[in-house]
Amino acid sequence: MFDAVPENPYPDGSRADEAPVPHALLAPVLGLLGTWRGRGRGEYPTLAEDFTYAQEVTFSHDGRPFLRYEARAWLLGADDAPLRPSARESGWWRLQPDGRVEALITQPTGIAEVLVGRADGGTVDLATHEVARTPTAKEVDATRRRYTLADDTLTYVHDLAAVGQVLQHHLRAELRRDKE
Ligand code: HEM
Repeated sequence: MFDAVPENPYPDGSRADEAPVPHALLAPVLGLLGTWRGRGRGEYPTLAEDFTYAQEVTFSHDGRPFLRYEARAWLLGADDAPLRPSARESGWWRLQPDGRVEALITQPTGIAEVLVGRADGGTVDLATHEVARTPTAKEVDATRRRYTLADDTLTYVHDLAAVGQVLQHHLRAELRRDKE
């Protein structure tokens, strides 16, 4: 007989002032907790045109010293109307006692990134440590992601080294925290 288990007693939290109590090592990234939405622009030398996108990003935690990270983007047309789903990724940001961050991020395009960097004073700067690719994934060699939190706006720039190109600008976006 199947012995049913009640609902998970350890749900994620996405607010610093609610349960679960955030782990002390999350201090440099507490401002990121929650769901963020906004618009960005992207480009790459191999692409015929620049593009505009909207994105929703969520950071949450379960009381341990790592963030759960999830991001979904969709392309926008000239009139701001949604065109199609675009990049999505999810992963874990592991906070270390000295402010170092180790991140693991996977994408449905067959890319798994391990990044290392630092979090302090409202900024997080992550750069590729290793990239693993499924056999059919595009050739992605490295990324660098810099997040800045100021005046309730989360801004990030994302550089990409892929398909034979050196590390250079791919994305920039500004996100605002979801009000509820
Ligand atoms: C907000 C997140 C992102 C958005 C909106 C975005 C958008 C795009 C778009 C619109 C293209 C053109 C091809 C297409 O129409 O799908 C593209 C190409 C590409 N993107 Fe991104 N991207 C994002 C994040 C990423 C990330 C995280 C990576 C790698 C880790 C990445 C790597 C690439 C690569 C390798 C190409 C193909 C370039 C080529 O083959 O010429 N992108 N991206």
